[in-house]
Amino acid sequence: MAAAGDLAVRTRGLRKSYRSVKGRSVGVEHLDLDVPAGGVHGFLGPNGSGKTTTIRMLLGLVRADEGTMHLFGQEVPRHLPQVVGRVGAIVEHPKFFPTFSARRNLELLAGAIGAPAGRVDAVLAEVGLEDRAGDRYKTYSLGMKQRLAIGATLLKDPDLLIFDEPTNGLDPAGIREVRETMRGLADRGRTVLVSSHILAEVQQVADTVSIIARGRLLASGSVADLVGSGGRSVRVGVSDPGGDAAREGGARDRAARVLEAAGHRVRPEGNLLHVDAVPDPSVVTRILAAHDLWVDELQPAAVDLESVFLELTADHGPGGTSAGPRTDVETVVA
Ligand SMILES: Nc1ncnc2c1ncn2[C@@H]1O[C@H](COP(=O)(O)OP(=O)(O)OP(=O)(O)O)[C@@H](O)[C@H]1O
Repeated sequence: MAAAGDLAVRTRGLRKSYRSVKGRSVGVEHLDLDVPAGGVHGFLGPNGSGKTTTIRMLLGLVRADEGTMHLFGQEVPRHLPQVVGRVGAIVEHPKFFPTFSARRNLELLAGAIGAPAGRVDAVLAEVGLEDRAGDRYKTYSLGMKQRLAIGATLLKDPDLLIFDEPTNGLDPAGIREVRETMRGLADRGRTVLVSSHILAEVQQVADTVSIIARGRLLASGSVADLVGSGGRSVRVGVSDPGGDAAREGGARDRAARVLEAAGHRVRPEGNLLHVDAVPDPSVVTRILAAHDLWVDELQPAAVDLESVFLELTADHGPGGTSAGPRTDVETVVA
């Protein structure tokens, strides 16, 4: 287990509940989070799982009910003033002047927060906006606007960046721009903590992840180790022996029911079925053949974080109602 000082973020027993009409609702429940210094750490979970609440507690915007939090070994919120200069964050949409250029917006912001004016050009370069820095903000694409928002967090040259769902509302090109920007920040030695409810998207950029549901940690570790723990997956196409094209969808749905009844976890992917944690692909073909369903396509599928998440929450219903940490995968943050 890493010491608090080796980690950018460490929480222990973090708990926050909110008053609701039904009494109290859980925001975060005894959360132990370890974010190694350096690299991109994905903080993943479905909507309402407690990601924003956790981030707001780390930044001193919401008070925790219980537990401890450290940023670079400094206990927060008690020592937040000592460490806040090392942290940049986007928690809400930042406001920029629409008719001012990106450079002018950053210059104004640098002045307002006491960052050196000389940082502006370095920041524009770091988020890849140097060629468009003179253009008005309102002419920017959503991806560029979000890169400028990331740039604003870099003015004080922080070591840790915290981004809450930074790709929300972006098109695929914008998502890629933000992903590449985050990767670049980490490759230059910063720590990026990024929350998302889209596991597959963060899988492409994260070095390590923590997966939560209903405020509880389900798994944490390197992406490679977590997806490696999930067994093999396959994609199968099925047809009816009669070859009636109009019934193909029916054949797929029937195959899904048959495989689920045999204890497999299955989800549709286009015309195919994604079958998780298969010991041997022939198992799938045998089960289907025994029910007069013919496999006409069988592809190996990479196990992804979504499969891992579904496996972790499989016994607990959507959102993992009562899921606790799984010790066999919760291994890896060194
Ligand atoms: N200010 C609040 N008052 C009452 N309940 C809240 C408040 N903020 C969050 N919650 C509740 O706490 C739980 C966790 O919410 P939170 O926003 O932290 O989750 P999230 O993982 O960030 O979700 P999303 O991806 O939708 O933002 C949810 O059940 C939510 O309804």
